[in-house]
Amino acid sequence: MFSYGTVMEQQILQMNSWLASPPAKKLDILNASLVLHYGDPEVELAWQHASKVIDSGIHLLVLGETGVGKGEFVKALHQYSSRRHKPLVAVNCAALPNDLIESELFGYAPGSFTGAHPRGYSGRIRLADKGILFLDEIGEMSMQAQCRLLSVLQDKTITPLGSARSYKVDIEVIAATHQDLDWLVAKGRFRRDLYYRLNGMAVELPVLRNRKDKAELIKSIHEKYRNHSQTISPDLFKHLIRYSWPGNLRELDNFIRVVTVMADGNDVVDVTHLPMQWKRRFSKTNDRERISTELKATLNKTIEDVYVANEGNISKVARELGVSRNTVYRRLKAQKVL
Ligand SMILES: Nc1ncnc2c1ncn2[C@@H]1O[C@H](COP(=O)(O)OP(=O)(O)OP(=O)(O)O)[C@@H](O)[C@H]1O
Repeated sequence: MFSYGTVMEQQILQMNSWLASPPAKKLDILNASLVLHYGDPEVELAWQHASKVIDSGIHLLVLGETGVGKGEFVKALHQYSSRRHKPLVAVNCAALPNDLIESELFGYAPGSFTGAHPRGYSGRIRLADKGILFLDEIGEMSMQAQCRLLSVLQDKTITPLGSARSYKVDIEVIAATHQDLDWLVAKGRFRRDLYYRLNGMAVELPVLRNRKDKAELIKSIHEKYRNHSQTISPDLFKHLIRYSWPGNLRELDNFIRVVTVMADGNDVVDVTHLPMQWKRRFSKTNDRERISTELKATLNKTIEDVYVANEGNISKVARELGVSRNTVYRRLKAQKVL
């Protein structure tokens, strides 16, 4: 059983602390994209596209796995936009229970339901008036709330629950999700009309393991947490570059914060400072890499042997091994057999 006041207060506290925390690096309005990346081409492209449409009234959709930095990206966009002196109001649709999301977003009149605040509540959309409304985890929004949101976006007016009054609102909307909205639409779990309206333009942020600026990100996050000129040992650095970071930047940030505390007072953080769980994770990555290298070497050797046995007939090799001719050709070429 939810207590409306408690959940709402928690949400607002969370939102305030999220908004108060500075973006990843000090923001220079002209070079806002520099807070987000250190030369990664995919983030740069996403920034170029998003910063072009931010003041145009076109709704922006920010896609990407959890923890890739969608929230930080939106903060930087807000700072870059003409609305930077007006509020950026974030709503995490996944964190709000379905029965509260409508009152939280659209507000309510005094006494409109049991447990409501006696003075009513203006709702996050009106709090975002003249500014930017950031709808995080939009894929989690209930169908009913989606329906009301669509009408707000179309009419630019809002009617709080239980109220006969409507209010005009002027908001830019940025939505974000780690889910596949096309799939949700196909399954009937997300309204097609709302999807098209929110998806004026979509940008996608890459997962950390594919980022070209991983080394610079590691260094800059470490600089944020270290309290003297501490460095990261080359051995540990190698593990950090190789690890797949399924939790993306959030996981990397947490990891560096923990390991910096563990190595407090040392000039160099190295693998000896790692908590046990991290030693295990890094050693699993090493095992996987070793097995994958061994498998590739065995496959190459087998293809070469069968190629010789079949007197250079690639089609026969492919048939015998059950792989495509292309694979045989590519592997032989890579080994300079061809
Ligand atoms: N550009 C960046 N440089 C350094 N750290 C970053 C950057 N972007 C994000 N982070 C770190 O990653 C954490 C998660 O970022 P953020 O909340 O923006 O991700 P998200 O993609 O919105 O996650 P979710 O999908 O779970 O909401 C941040 O709190 C911050 O510590």
